[in-house]
Amino acid sequence: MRVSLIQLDVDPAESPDARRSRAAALVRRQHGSDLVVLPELWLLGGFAYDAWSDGAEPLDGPTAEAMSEAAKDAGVWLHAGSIVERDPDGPIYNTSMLYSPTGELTRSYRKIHRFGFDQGEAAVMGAGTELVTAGTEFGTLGLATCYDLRFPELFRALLDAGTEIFVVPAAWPARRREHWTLFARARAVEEQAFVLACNTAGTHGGVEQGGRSLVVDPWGAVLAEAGAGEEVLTVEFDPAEAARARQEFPVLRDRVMGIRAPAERG
Ligand SMILES: NC(=O)CCC(=O)C(=O)O
Repeated sequence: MRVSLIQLDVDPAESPDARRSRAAALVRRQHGSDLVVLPELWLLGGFAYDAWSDGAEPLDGPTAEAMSEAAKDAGVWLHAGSIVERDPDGPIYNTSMLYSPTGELTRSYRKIHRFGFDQGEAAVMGAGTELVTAGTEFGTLGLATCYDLRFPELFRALLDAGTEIFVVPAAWPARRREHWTLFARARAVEEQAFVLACNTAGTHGGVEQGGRSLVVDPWGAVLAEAGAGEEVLTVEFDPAEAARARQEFPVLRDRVMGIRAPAERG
């Protein structure tokens, strides 16, 4: 399986329309890959809260349309990162979208854990409530977004739903870059799964982004890692390695369910 992570530079000097066209052109250039991944909120910026309300779009808006066309033209599965989704009956959401090689929107995932500790995303966006996996010819993909990486219980639930390859778009800041790499590797080792973690480059909303997108195998080995700037990271791996790792080192069989705190002594 050949995957390409597009670590896009999100620069406020570039208009969203220009960035949308540039991202679509970059996706088209990945013809020959099986799966292409874009980062979180690459159109408006993961920390550009002020732009979100006006720039929000529905799941059949201009970004969705451009991504569907690009996936079809390139003939690839496309995880198009996330957009600020406008739900006509509700709040805005941080929603990622997965397109098939025929350009069909097969899955969308509303980010469950919102970042900001009651501010920023956590204050202005609604929280997703549903786990999302997608069956492909390469195995089952499990979708998570950025801050979700800090919550192992989400990844365990996605594992239980069949995930072999986690796809994690992000807008992860440079100042916590060590956490990014650590969590991507930890989730891969814990769940004995591949992790495809695609970050942004550049500075948006005044927050310098960490780049360093990475692909990790089920043993925790980093197969490829980007630098800090815009870059397309392409790597090939055998997705059957997740099943092999689970068989060879069957730690998941030793899970003990329902562990509880001891009852209080009277
Ligand atoms: N966009 C995000 O979810 C940022 C997460 C982050 O900065 C962190 O977890 O640290």
